[in-house]
Amino acid sequence: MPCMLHDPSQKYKPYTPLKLDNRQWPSKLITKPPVWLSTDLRDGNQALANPMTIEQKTTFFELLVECGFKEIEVAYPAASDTDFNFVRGLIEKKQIPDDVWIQVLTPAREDLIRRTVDSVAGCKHAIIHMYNATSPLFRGVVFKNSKEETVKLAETHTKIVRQLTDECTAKYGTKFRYEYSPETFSQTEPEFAVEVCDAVQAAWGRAGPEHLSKIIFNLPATVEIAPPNHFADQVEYFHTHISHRENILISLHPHNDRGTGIAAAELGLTAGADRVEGCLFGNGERTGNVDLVNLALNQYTQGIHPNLDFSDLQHVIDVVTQCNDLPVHPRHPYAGELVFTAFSGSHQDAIKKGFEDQAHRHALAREKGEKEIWEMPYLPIDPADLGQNYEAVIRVNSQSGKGGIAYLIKQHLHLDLPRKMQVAFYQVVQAISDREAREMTVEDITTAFRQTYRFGGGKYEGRLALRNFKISSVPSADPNEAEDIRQFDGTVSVDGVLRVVRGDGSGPISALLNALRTHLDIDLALREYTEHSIDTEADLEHSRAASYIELVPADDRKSGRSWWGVGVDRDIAGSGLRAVLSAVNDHIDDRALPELKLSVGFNARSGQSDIASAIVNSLGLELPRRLQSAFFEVVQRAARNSAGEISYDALITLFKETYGYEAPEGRVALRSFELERLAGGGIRLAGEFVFDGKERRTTGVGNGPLSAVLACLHESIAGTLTIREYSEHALGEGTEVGAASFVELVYDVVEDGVARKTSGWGVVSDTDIAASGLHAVMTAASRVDVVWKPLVNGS
Ligand SMILES: CC(=O)SCCNC(=O)CCNC(=O)[C@H](O)C(C)(C)COP(=O)(O)OP(=O)(O)OC[C@H]1O[C@@H](n2cnc3c(N)ncnc32)[C@H](O)[C@@H]1OP(=O)(O)O
Ligand SMILES: CC(C)C(=O)C(=O)O
Repeated sequence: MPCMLHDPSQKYKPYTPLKLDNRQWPSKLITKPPVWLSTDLRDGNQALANPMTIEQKTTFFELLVECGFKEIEVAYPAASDTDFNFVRGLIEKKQIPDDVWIQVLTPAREDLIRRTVDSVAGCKHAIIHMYNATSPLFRGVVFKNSKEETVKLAETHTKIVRQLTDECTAKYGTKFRYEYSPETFSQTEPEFAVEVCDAVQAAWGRAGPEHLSKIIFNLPATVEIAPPNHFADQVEYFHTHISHRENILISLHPHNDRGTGIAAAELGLTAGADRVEGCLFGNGERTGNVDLVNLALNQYTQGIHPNLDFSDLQHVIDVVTQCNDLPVHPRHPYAGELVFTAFSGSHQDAIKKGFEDQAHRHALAREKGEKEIWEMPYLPIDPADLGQNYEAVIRVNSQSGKGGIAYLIKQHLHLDLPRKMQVAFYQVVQAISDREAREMTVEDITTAFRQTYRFGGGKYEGRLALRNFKISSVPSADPNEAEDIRQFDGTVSVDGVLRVVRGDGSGPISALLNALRTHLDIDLALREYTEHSIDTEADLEHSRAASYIELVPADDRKSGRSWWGVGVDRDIAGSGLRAVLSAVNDHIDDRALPELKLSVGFNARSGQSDIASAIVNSLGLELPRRLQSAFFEVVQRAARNSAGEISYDALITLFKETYGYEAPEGRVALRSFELERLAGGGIRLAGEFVFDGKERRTTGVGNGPLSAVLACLHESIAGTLTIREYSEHALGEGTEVGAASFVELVYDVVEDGVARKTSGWGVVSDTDIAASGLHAVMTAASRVDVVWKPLVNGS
């Protein structure tokens, strides 16, 4: 079996170094783009197992024009009818834009040159490209020509090209330029390449310094046989030795046999070349021509616009791969599907930090009107410039770290996890990734996040979910405590059952933790809390707050075990409270929680809220705290009269009777009303009232509907009615939504010379929010034993 030689020098000889004194190219930089020529439709096409059809070539040609190529080698017209007809089609169907030069290749053979020139007859602009190999190997083996014969071949056929193109111009007006390639230049003695080209220049006889009159000498590394510095030496030698350099465009045509085609082109440009021929994504003979996308984007990342547009690189890839039937390697520079992807932890971490830092840096630069320079660890180009989005940048497998996962969560859920939470969630993802031994998609990660932290509602909702809450600030009972305490009153769904819970603390979070301890035996303490706003630039008004919370066992605050939670809400307190429940959900897992019990009198706090829980579950009413206390007393009295026990049904009935909820009209009722907004501010209410069964139409004015209705009542009721507390909440959902209103009225009256002060609650629900408030006032007024003014009694 053949194998690699122990001593390859027995078989292969090294390239012969060029002795170039005082070479200049090593200290030169590329400062402008070269003239580009795409040879996809010729050198690329001739290297395909199935050369392109005319349709495919046409599609490819249109793509090249779209990308901005002004010189396109479209065919080797003498090779086949397909190539010849393709060129004719472009010309006859006027598919060539006026500023684009098509180029056609021919060997130095008269019959083939004639066919080639015929192919472009009638075209506006064409470059005839003739070649013959000049290296010793080709002279000796392929052509069996001496040096002189080689020069003669090139010279003679250049004259033929000159003559035929002159005739064509005279006949059809086609403007011609001429390109000559000493094929196998990189294997040719440098002085001989110059000698041949000088002879060709003389034979062509009409090169001038104007760009379009220059003769193009194309220097192919037909086979790349040496490192790129050697090629650069060869180019610099040619550049400094060719006659009439000012009349010449030096073009490069690197192939990639050693994998250094790009380097050869770049060094060749620093060595004096003006033009580069190549193919998109490096198609071409053997290992390919130099990749023009790669070269152009290399320049772009140096701040030089290449004059080629790859803003929608995926479209370019799609067209090229469809025409060539060759894939683009996933690691191909700029174009591969994995080149903007980081799997490994340290890369992801650096990219995440890079994006954060850059956002900050760019904001400052914008303010100062400075350049927003791209400086990103591991990413030499902004994927967005090529029409790629950042979603592909970070992908997660078992090699990934917390940084990348946190980046994806930030990109997709807009959550900027605190470092310790990143570590916690990383362990969750690692466990899944290890278990499943596969790459985790963005969806896998966001789903794992939602499930772990019960984030996002719907199917991700945890066993505990916050339905409603109120935070109030009240003075501390401790006279030495200057700070107010915070009271949490809320409705929490616990395993689907609504529970009214309440707690006190130094802030909303500790008040909720206190409530959970009291009502649900969940004894946790806060260890870490952070928050940030989530605002989309387009919608600053609707920014939301995200809070992150770490909870630990209250009796072991240094515990190694902790639970993280996240909450998002329009309201910052709300986001913190949701974050608490998120962490608590993780903590309780599937542990049983104390059930709702109606143990009236057992514990003042739990008794009140358990009763309130019964009301919210049965009637949907979320009683304000003072009403909870008031009803609790009512229930206690009733329980005393029935051996300390009261059934659930009896409790609901008791509530309805006590507050006239869903009951017929009481002593004071409002049959109908109209509200009118007054020009000078305020509201006028005109209503049909019923007072102890007697109808009466009254009008009253107030700041709002409630004060207006009180003004109406004061027309007929002696003494003063004042509203001590009013609250309301939505009831029901969707189109069925209504309102529940709770009113506590205080009634002061002097009756038979004796002052009396009573208070009463009214609770009403209605589909109309104004009506529910007004009827709640009526219900409350019916419960304070009002005294009518004489007018009413007498009427
Ligand atoms: C490095 C490059 O990519 S060069 C471009 C290569 N592309 C192609 O070859 C694709 C198109 N080629 C073809 O279709 C055919 O080769 C044709 C139509 C051009 C010629 O076909 P044929 O006449 O059958 O010749 P063939 O393909 O065998 O070519 C070999 C002959 O051309 C000669 N020849 C090769 N290159 C050249 C040249 N640049 N100038 C003059 N003669 C040449 C060879 O010396 C040989 O001559 P010989 O028959 O006298 O020994
Ligand atoms: C015809 C020449 C330019 C060529 O394709 C090569 O040398 O690779």
